[in-house]
Amino acid sequence: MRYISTRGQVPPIGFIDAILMGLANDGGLLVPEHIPQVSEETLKQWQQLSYPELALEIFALYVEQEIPREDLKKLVNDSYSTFRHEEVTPVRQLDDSRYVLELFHGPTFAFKDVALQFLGNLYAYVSKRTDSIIHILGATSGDTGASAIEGVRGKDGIRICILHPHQKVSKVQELQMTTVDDANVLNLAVEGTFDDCQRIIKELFADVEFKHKYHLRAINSINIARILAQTVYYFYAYFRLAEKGQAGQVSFSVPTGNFGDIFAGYLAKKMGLPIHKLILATNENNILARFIKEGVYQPGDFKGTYSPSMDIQVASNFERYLFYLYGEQADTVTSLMAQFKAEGRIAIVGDVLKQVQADFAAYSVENEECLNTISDYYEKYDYLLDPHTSCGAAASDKLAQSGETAIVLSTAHPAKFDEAIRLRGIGQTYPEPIQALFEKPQFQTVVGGTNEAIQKQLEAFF
Ligand SMILES: N[C@@H](CCOP(=O)(O)O)C(=O)O
Repeated sequence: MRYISTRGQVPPIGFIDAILMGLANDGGLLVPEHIPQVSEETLKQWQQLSYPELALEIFALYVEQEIPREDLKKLVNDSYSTFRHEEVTPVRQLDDSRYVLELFHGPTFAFKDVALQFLGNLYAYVSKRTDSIIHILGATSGDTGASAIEGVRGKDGIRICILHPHQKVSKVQELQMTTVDDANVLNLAVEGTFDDCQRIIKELFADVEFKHKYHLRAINSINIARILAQTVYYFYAYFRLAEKGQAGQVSFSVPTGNFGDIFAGYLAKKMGLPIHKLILATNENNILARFIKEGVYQPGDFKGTYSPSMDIQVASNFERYLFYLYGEQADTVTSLMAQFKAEGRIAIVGDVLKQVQADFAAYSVENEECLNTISDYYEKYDYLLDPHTSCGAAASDKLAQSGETAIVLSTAHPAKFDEAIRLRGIGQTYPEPIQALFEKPQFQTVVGGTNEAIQKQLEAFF
């Protein structure tokens, strides 16, 4: 398996090079040269597998011979042994047709752990095997940063710098990142929004000379390893429903800001997983929902919401979707992205828009509706949703037809977002690792949101 760029200017490269390259050197995103097809027969066999066994089979399709199977198996087992639930990503049934796929049983209580604990171990493995220097640079709206730090803290040969928007993440998210005192971790609290953080790191990665000089590696979902790892839980959840004989028409509702999680579902469907509908849920930062409904991709005004991890305007994985939407035509993607840079918008109509609407349904959830859904599910099912999952649940309630089986991806544990949940008078006890954070000192540097300010910090740290 080789990897190519959505903008077509990078010669095909192997899996390890793709991981190390992160953002493609031509400014595009890396995708597999072809999408492996999984037959019905294979799906039947995979249904019997445990989560790590399934992950191994799926990764093997994308890694092929580059990492010996025994090594890959160890990487997978090590990555999921830190999860608190034996199933890794269990599926909870709420009623006859509603399910929640709990993705928050990893070390930092968010779905990011599923891919990032693996990527952390993979980086350590690659660093040792290829003698590569791993200097990770990432941007976070709260969850990715904590999980990436946890995945590599204290690891030899690896350093990590994470940018988060100052005072725009939840208290627990901030503590998870900034109470880590390992010398290989640097937290920069950027004066600006997540979009500023993401734009800065993308521009630094696009400066190929700077990227090579400082050996910059990506942990955001611009890194294709993230997407591949996230496809696994779609398969896993589908199989749990198939066991119950309920896999006839399964839709997934996915809260998303950066389009990574739902793109993983799109890839799983393209591999052959019979997903009925992919429902995209946004908060009031609803550029993606507007695109799907109206065909216009154009950032709006930033809004601080109860689901801060999705307070994102420009979704970095959107370009991967455009690549497939336009029949893998790198030239078309290149000119659309150039148009977006120049004019700040992309507009599509006709059959292309129809295709988008066949691929996804979308719903954007207002702040009040997010809280109402938390209260409703708590009363009706005695189940506490975090505000991101609540957006997914609200979208599913709106868009899944009655009787249709819908799985909501639960992206985080409610304890990470107690500020919002308390507004509805619902009390919760923090899990012990989260409670313990409140006693620890914090380490972070507040910086201005300019490339120069960040570059200066990186030059001193790396
Ligand atoms: N919601 C994310 C934003 C970064 O997304 P990623 O898919 O690039 O990791 C976060 O919590 O940081």
